[in-house]
Order: sequence, then C-alpha cells, then structure tokens
Amino acid sequence: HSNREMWFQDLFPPNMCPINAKTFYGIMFDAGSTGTRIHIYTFVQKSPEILPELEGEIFESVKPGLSAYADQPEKGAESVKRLLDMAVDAVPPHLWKKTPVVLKATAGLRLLSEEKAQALLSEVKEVFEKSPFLVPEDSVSIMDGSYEGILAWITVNFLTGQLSGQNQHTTGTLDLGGASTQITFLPRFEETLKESPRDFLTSFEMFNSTYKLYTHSYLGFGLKAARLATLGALNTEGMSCEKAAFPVSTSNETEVADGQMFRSSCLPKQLEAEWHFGGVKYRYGGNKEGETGFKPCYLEVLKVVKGKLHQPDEIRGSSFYAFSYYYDRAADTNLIDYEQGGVLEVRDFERKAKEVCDNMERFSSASPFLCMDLTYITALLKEGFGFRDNTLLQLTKKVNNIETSWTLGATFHLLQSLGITY
Ligand SMILES: Nc1ncnc2c1ncn2[C@@H]1O[C@H](COP(=O)(O)OP(=O)(O)O)[C@@H](O)[C@H]1O
Ligand SMILES: [Ca+2]
Repeated sequence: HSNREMWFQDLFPPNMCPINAKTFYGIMFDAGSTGTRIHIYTFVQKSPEILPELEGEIFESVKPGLSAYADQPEKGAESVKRLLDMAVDAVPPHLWKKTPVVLKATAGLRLLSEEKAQALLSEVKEVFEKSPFLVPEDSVSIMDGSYEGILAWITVNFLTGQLSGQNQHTTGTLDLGGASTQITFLPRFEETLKESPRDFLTSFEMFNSTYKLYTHSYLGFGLKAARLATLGALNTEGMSCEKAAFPVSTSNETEVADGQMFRSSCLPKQLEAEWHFGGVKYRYGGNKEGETGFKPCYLEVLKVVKGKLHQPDEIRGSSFYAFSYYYDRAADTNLIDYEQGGVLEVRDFERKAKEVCDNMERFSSASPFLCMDLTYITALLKEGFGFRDNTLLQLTKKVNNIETSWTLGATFHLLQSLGITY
C-alpha cells in the first residue's frame, strides 16, 4: 500500500535521466484529532534554473490521534515512531540528513491542557531527534488554525494548476475535521474585504506571489464536537464554546454529569450507548417516546450553528473543494464513489439527511450518528456559511494521486523557509 514504485521509473530509467536531475524529500506529519498521518513527498529538480517538481507521495495513517494519548505521551510518540520508520525505508540513506521532518498538530491538541499537549510534543520531538533526518527548529508544534485553511487552499490550487501562469481561477476550500472546521477562499470582491472581520483576512506569500485570503478556523465546529453540542453534552457554564467542545479530563476518565443520558431526535429511538471522547465518557440515546426524524433533528442542530458563523456574501454563488468528513459522509451514503469522489450540490446532503433520518432503522447498522452528521453538514453549509442549495461542492481525496491535505502546502512553506526551494 504505497506509491513506492513510482510510474516515472519505468518511463525514465535512471541512466536516461538528465545528468544533474536531483531528487529530494520532505516529511510532514498531520497530527489530527482523530488520527496521525505521515506524508513523504518526493521532489525532482531537473535543472538548477527551474523550480523542482512534485514527483510523488507516500502516505500512511494510524488511529487514534495523539490527543488520545494525553495521559501516556510515550505511547503517543511511539505511534509517530512507527510511521517515521516508513520514511527510513522510503528515503535513500544518503539523503536522510538533508530530509526535513516536521509534525503539526491541529484541533485535538489545541483543546488539551497546555501541560499535556507539551508533554506529547516533547516526546515526539525526542523521536525526531533520534531519527536520522533533519530536524528543523520548531519541528514539532501546534499549528495555528488559520494556517490549516491557508495551507489546504495552497495544496488544492497548486495540485489543480491554479497557482502557476496567468488566468488563475482559484477555488475555495472547506475542511471538516473532528474538532474544528475551516473555510478559505481568495476574495474577488472589494465588498468581501470590507465586510469581513479583520482576523479573517491574511496575506500569504508562496511561489513568488502574495495571496490575500479569507480564512477562518472554527474551533468546536468539527463533526465530533458538533455531536456533543447537539446532544447538549457541553457543560458550557463559564466555558468558552471552544474549550467546552472537549472538556479536558484531569483523571484518567471522567463521566459527565453523573452518567446523565443525553438524548436526541437525530438518533435511533431505541438506541442507548456510551461514547468515549477526549477522556470523557458520555451516555447518549434516542428519543424513546418523543420525536425522531429529519425535521426535529434539523431544529436541534440548527441551534448549534445558527448565527455563530460569518457569512461572506461572495461565496453563495461559487463552487468549493470539500474534503475530510464532507468526503467521508458523502462516500458512506453513496453520494460519491469512495475512490473517485465526485461533484455534489449542497441540496444533495439535505436530501440524503432526510432519507437517512426518516428511515433510521434501515441505516443504523452503519453508524448511529449518520443522521446527525448529515444533518449537521447540511445546517453548517446552509445556515452556518450561508451557501445556496445549488452551490457546487467538489469532493476529492486526491488530485493527480496526491492527497489534498494542508500538509503539502506546509511542506512547500517548510522548504521555502529552509532555503531548499520554492
Ligand atoms: N490525509 C487525509 N486523507 C484522508 N482523510 C483525511 C485526511 N486527513 C483528514 N482526513 C479525514 O478528516 C477526518 C477528521 O479530521 P482530523 O484531521 O482527524 O481532525 P481535526 O482536523 O479536527 O484535527 C478524519 O477522520 C479523516 O476522515
Ligand atoms: Ca484535519
């Protein structure tokens, strides 16, 4: 399960390559809230005058994410080590010392206590330092949410060829993680620049251009955080909605509110179960006697998103790339092919949410949260961001066989800062 035998090796046997073609590598870890992923990128510089080309990627992932090891940081670092061993095999030994390795953590670690997050990061740093790779300063850190959006936007628009040449028609990006969600696009209207909150606009330099982007990361609005919010399982008194998304446990495991049962019309009527998340145990179930189905569920979910997000007018008519949980839930319900992805309209999510929520018995074997997840995605897109029913969403996991992840943008940025290239 790797792209190690790269297609170009057959096309250009080593002895046919231009004499000065240079290959180099970059290793980027994505420490997400639900899993840790390694991306090993290969670049080829065909001649010194031109920019190197991205040649391929090796990708692997493990679950759960680092934040699940909040109380066992060495075990967390061990999961990173196992992935890093793949890079030791993939990168030729004479290039180890020149190959940078970096890990950036997202919402899962943002929501841990400072102390636990730092313990995890320093264990990982130790693993890196014991490896044969180049360990830059600041190689293990928690990434700022706005970078997550910018770097994903860079990745998608680079892979679709929109960052080179003239006539750049960039596309906006939507990422739905476990704990946070990002929206990023290049504003075309003066209006958007004027009406957006200051901290939603960022200038970013890449490939000798400056991009003034609209981007925001909403912490606590990822799919799993939204489940807890919908269930009303967040003891929000005195807590910011961000921190409340994942109450941080002090002991090994806390039970919320003396085993209180959280019920929702978005869950199968007879369901009663437990969910362990962020070191906290939640009991949840369906509305045994009350209503279930799309209508009451939508009203419940609406409370979580309505009026909480900034709605830039400009996006209503444009199309966006969407990935992570947008992709997963669309694939789970056959809205798109799991391998190929596809193009959807916002209303397709709503149609599917109705189908699943109003026939919950038929779908409950998949995940009991399927109705809630699809309804949340519908509400987030329509009432949260303000998209129209017919807004087009391009769902993609890979473009030209490269993962559409913020990690590629982060690798370009890293190589640029190390003076290696770009
Ligand atoms: N590189 C990737 N390839 C495929 N799916 C991914 C990738 N990165 C994230 N995802 C999807 O996004 C989901 C949640 O994102 P995650 O990164 O774990 O949370 P967060 O961004 O909130 O930290 C994952 O369960 C997975 O389905
Ligand atoms: Ca993510």
